[in-house]
Amino acid sequence: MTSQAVKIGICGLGTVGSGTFKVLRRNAEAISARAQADIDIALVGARRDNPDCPLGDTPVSRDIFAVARDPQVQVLVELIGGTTVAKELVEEALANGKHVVTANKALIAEFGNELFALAEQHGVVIRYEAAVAGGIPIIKALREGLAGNRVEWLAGIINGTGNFILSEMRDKGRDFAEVLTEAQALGYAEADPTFDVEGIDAAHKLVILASLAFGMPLQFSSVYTEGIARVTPDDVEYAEELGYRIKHLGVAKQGDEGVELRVHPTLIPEARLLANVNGVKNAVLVEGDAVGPTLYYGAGAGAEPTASAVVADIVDLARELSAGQVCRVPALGFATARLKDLPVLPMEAVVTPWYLRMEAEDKPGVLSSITSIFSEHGISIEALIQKAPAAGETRVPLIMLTNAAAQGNMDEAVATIEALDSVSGEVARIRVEDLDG
Ligand SMILES: NC(=O)C1=CN([C@@H]2O[C@H](COP(=O)(O)OP(=O)(O)OC[C@H]3O[C@@H](n4cnc5c(N)ncnc54)[C@H](O)[C@@H]3O)[C@@H](O)[C@H]2O)C=CC1
Ligand SMILES: N[C@@H](CC=O)C(=O)O
Ligand code: NA
Repeated sequence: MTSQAVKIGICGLGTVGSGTFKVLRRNAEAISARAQADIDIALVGARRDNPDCPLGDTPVSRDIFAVARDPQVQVLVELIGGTTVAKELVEEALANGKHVVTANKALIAEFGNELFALAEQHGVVIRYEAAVAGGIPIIKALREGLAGNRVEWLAGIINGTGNFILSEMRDKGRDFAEVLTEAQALGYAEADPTFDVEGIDAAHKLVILASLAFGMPLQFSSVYTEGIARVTPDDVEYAEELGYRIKHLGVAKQGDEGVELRVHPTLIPEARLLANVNGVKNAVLVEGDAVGPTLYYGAGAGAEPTASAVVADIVDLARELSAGQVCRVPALGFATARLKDLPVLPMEAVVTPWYLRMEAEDKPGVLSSITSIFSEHGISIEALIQKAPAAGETRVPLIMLTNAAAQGNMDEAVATIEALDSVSGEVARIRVEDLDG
């Protein structure tokens, strides 16, 4: 026992809330030794009991706002998710002088600027380590560990559900929908799993990382967002034949013309570390001018990995509260007044190599008409696979890897190719990145 106790209130007793409760209880001794204070769960706000998480004699309210109003609660831990009630809850807690710990990336990405300002106004802080890459301490790494660097770029697999789905499709040939159902049962997916599948969750996380890395206010609406729903088992297989793996990647890069902010499926050479991050694991590669490349790896979702990050924030706050020094570290790592509104590069100007897949007539002259359209646009073909036609079929899949081309240029070339009678349907496109860790 230590002489002081920091009183917290937990709102939400679902996957992360129950994980947080269990980790705080199980590791109480080490946690209080690290925090230099006991962590006293003064109140839990939960609509209903969670049979997997008996609370013993911990006080419970069915009204989560009771936690924000409880005068003894110093830190409110928001684990309900969403951006409506959660926003009201956090605002009320801040207005009542409580510090906030949250795992809610949607809330931080979309409303972080105003919530951080509100927190500053009330002399309290919001901590959100669990909001990006689950248990990986990537927020702390960017905000504190890499504070001496100009961060040039970062790229990461930052959605556990999506990576779990792509890994199971590739390794076991499993069906997309079936793996998604399993990810939901395991507690990895968002309440609305389209956030995972359509890339919105990764976009929430990427914008947070970019702000921490480059010192810019959060700009969620500027992130180019493409999910994994259109990646087919054929793409996974063809990528493999070409020596690549398909991963859902978030990329943020600082360039002279602006910042790239994009999440999309990506072909990565199979020898790269990021290509070998599988299942629910996440990994973020950060390139700093002083440190060079650094890589952060671990579980990106799930009850206790996420609780690990929530508890780390609670410990940080408890240390500061017991030392009487809260607000030491700015919410986005840079003094708020010195955040810069950096321009975001339009996607048409973003340059990457491309993987392309199309269905074309299997007859002389078709391939050369396609390649000449590319060459008219200054795009060269680096690798090509032409599959044999299926029995009775006259069309064959053509798979290509191109050199680096701006998206705008590729859009024009692809539109011309799609207009050819000898090509049916849309040309599937996936960007390629060769990031060196
Ligand atoms: N599950 C995971 O692996 C991770 C989740 N997160 C984030 O953590 C937060 C919580 O996620 P989960 O625990 O997975 O969700 P969950 O759905 O398992 O738990 C949320 C809990 O909050 C309660 N709740 C929701 N709205 C409420 C309201 N208006 N009033 C009272 N209670 C309410 C629900 O009944 C549920 O018990 C979300 O912001 C999520 O994005 C972050 C990292 C990883
Ligand atoms: N749904 C998210 C949960 C963690 O942030 C994911 O799958 O990564
Ligand atoms: Na984290």
